Amino acid sequence: MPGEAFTPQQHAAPAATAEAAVAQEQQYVGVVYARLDELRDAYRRRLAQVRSTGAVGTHQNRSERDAFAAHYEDTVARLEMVENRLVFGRLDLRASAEPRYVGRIGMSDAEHSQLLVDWRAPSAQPFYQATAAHPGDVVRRRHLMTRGRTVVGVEDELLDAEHVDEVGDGLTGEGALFAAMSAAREGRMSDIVATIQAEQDAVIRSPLDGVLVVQGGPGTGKTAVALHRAAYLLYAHRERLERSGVLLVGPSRVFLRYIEQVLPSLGETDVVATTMAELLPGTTAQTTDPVEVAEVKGRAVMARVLSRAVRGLQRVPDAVQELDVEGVRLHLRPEDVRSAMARARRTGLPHNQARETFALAVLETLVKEYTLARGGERDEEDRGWLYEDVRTARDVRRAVNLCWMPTTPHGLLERLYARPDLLAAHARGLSDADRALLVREKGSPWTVADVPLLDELAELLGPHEQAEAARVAAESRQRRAEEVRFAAEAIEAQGLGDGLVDAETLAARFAATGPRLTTAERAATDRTWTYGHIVVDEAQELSPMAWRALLRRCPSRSMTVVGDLAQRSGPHPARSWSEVLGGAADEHVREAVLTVSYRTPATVMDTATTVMTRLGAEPAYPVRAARDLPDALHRSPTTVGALAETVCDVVAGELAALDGEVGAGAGRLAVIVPDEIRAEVAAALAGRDDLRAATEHADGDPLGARVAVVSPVEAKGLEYDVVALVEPAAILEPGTGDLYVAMTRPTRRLHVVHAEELPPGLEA
Ligand SMILES: Nc1ncnc2c1ncn2[C@@H]1O[C@H](COP(=O)(O)OP(=O)(O)OP(=O)(O)O)[C@@H](O)[C@H]1O
Repeated sequence: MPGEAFTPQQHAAPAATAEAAVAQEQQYVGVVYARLDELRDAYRRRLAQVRSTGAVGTHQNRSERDAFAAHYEDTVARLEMVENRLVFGRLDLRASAEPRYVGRIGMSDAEHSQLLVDWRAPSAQPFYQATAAHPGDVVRRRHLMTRGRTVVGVEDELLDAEHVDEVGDGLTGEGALFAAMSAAREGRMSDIVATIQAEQDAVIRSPLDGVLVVQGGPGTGKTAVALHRAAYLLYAHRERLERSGVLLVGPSRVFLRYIEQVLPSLGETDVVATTMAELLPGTTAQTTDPVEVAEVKGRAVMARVLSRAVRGLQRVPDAVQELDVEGVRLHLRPEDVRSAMARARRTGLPHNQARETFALAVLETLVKEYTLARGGERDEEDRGWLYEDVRTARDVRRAVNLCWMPTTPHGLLERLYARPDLLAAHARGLSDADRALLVREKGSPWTVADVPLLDELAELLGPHEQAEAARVAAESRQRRAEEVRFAAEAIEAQGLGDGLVDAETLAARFAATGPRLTTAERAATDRTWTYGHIVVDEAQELSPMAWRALLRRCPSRSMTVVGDLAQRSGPHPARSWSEVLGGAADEHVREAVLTVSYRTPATVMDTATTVMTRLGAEPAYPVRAARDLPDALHRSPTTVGALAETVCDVVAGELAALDGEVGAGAGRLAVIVPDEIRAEVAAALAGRDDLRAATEHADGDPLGARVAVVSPVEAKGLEYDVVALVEPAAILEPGTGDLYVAMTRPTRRLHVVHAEELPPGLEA
């Protein structure tokens, strides 16, 4: 049975009244769906019409056609995606005879009367926020439960005692919430739009500006809230964010797959989702470093190391250099190099770009000497030849390169790792032992912890082929200006000046030739793209260097950062966000805390908290579980020799139990296992005839199979109906965070299988 109530004044209603209410709501819901169908048809027709004009006409005509086609395609797609639970709430208001219906999107009928309020609109807020103590204008809040287009139930909360007798429905505000919490997991996260709780709503609607850090224990809805906040911000600040884009950073590709349906179900598809491993376009980190190596690479001091290494590419020779130009001996003096260097640095440009200024200044000096040696210049043409002689001379090119070496981020970082002497020269902030951890051969694959370092270097170095980049940029600026002009004319001509689309947005469509590119797609391929908002999930896994890479992408500092310090992997539990993200994290930060776990039964949640406390890692934000379930925690002791077999038996038993609880073949189970025995456990599961079907692909696809075999790190952010936790003492070895994560993944049951002694607090 559910635990504490969230909302006041729940009323049981006679069945007949409830039936009447369902019938009444069915009628309204039918009208809303009919309108949805009408809108879909209308937009499909418009799309067909635009497409039927064919690929004829001027470039401008074609661009306009493509832009309208794109706009209609988006709208059709959006309307398709909101089918499920389109209408889920109703507010009865003191000041109005008409109820207000709340749903996934806003909708009006053909006469422009509002049928449905978008859940993100200010007028929908009371649906999430009103309480009996602070009812505002709300008399009654009704949750509508639907299956497909059919209303299967309603539940009411009365926020005004006067209306008690009028309301015949006896459903509780918790009903929809607990139904969502108890539903069998399907391997993908769903939205929570119908049951967002007040403390979550306050975070979702928090203002756009500044860095909002949202913390809370496992299962408090941090991920759900972060995603709904992204959808809310896109709604409330569409003009600003649609153009600049929203970036969502998650801990892994699997995690991004796990959450990928949430934003589309809220009608938002234009968010760039990435991981730190893929943040830098063109580089994919294929592996991770050992924890102690990643820790050194992530330290803030690495920024200084890299900046010194770049500075080290700018070298003043000790003595005068003699250079041969067409048989003439020229002299490059240290003081000339120094002054050219000062000039180049004054530009403030990145290294590769400032090199042009440096080279020009050196050439100026050398050309003067060369001209004198060649008896002076007679005319402009002469001067040109003399200059070209010097510029193209092999000695001169070599000398300029030696003094100001152009390079790529990858080339420089590879050199630093492969040459301990070079690293030692620049890494004064690191100890000998730290530096030894960084050494590795050239050609080694890039790791996740390398990505922020490469990104930092890309910033310090700038593009290598500077001239080419400048040309492309100038061309694209010019093209863009033309496109915006076309778009403005198109809007005028098509009478679209009703705020549906503006010239910049339309021009963004024009900009895409070939396959059309959305803001998100363009942003994802451009390292220097700056986003209007960044959402970071599982942020406790970031490092100060990773944080710098993210800040660089968001100069407006509009960010939502969600995480739980107690769930951090590795041997160094963090006590504050500035420890994880570096001192810069203190800037513009405001914090919010979520306190209720909607995932894990109280018995399991409380045990996890006890274990952490007994291990000296008491979570800073204790969590109250929303409900408990009977028999939520089991222990199966065994021997080392029989461990894998016991795991198989436990899995078989739990699957049979799940069949009974949520339906044959439904629900998900994870075997969370330490790396050392993973292969053995996976092989044992695969070898059991009775488990074969359920465990196919178990080891490799944590979302696809009914049974998944995962490490605690892989399980981060995910959830399962049942978790078989194998050998917790071994999971504890790298640090407490992974055990805390592993214990808090189940929505129904935690079944511990162990041969070793259990960690304190987990014993029976
Ligand atoms: N208001 C809500 N209504 C229904 N379900 C909810 C609500 N809030 C959270 N949940 C559910 O609770 C579960 C946990 O949510 P979520 O993954 O967002 O938590 P989290 O804080 O990110 O957890 P963790 O830190 O362990 O990764 C999800 O299944 C989510 O759908």
